[in-house]
Amino acid sequence: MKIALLGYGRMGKTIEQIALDKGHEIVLKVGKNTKNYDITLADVAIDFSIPSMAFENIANCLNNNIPVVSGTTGWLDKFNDVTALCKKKKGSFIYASNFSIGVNVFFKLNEYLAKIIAHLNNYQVSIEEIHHTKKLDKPSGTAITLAEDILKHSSKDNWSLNVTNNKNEIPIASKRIPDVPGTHAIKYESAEDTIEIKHTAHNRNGFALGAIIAAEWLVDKTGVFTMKDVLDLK
Ligand SMILES: NC(=O)C1=CN([C@@H]2O[C@H](COP(=O)(O)OP(=O)(O)OC[C@H]3O[C@@H](n4cnc5c(N)ncnc54)[C@H](O)[C@@H]3O)[C@@H](O)[C@H]2O)C=CC1
Ligand SMILES: O=C(O)C1=N[C@H](C(=O)O)C[C@H](O)C1
Repeated sequence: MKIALLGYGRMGKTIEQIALDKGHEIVLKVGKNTKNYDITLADVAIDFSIPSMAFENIANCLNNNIPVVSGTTGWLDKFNDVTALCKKKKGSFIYASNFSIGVNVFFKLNEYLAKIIAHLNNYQVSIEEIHHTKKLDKPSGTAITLAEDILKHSSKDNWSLNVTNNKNEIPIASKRIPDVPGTHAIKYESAEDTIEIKHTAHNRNGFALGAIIAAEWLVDKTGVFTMKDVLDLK
């Protein structure tokens, strides 16, 4: 496949390495100083850029009928606009807050645990995410997905960043520590015990490999998809 990389930072570079190893070609590397590029050179685009540019990058692909995979977090206020544009253009789009296969298994585990705990009222749930200090958004997109999946099965009505006195909210603690690729933990605490599940990324290869697998899957599809569709984890 001919791949356009929209964003050539930590993730863009990791994706390039794995894509080349898998026999793909990188035809475009778009960074903040790239002007007037021709996205139609690519079979598929992979966007790991910055929250403020993700919508523009994705819309450019859809307007030019190029399938697009986006892993950029922190832009989801525009998700419905992307969905509408994708439908209008009969395009192909996939977004995941986390493309790693391990995290997608962890998402299933989180939902399963939330379903079980929903019937018990003595546990207090909380989420913790830890990332490197260069991360622009908080909480992480993955922590938001985890919270939203818990909310589907809970009597709580929202999540909140950091400590909350509101018992109807799931608190998410965001920690920033140099060089941490991404750690997420969900804790259920009662007076008697604690149940905790945790995913720790050792490096960025899992995110990058998942995004390439998603791109390979997406090229001959039409519609808006998630990583659950790719991995058949529904
Ligand atoms: N969904 C997932 O599995 C994962 C998502 N991410 C997300 O991916 C994004 C990128 O992460 P990193 O690579 O670590 O960040 P980074 O800061 O290393 O790279 C972002 C790159 O985007 C470039 N950029 C700025 N304006 C641009 C524009 N208009 N078009 C294209 N590129 C532009 C920057 O120059 C920079 O090189 C973040 O939002 C992060 O949260 C990161 C890892 C996994
Ligand atoms: O910025 C990162 O690095 C990561 N961002 C994603 C997120 O916000 O969830 C995924 C991963 O944890 C790494």
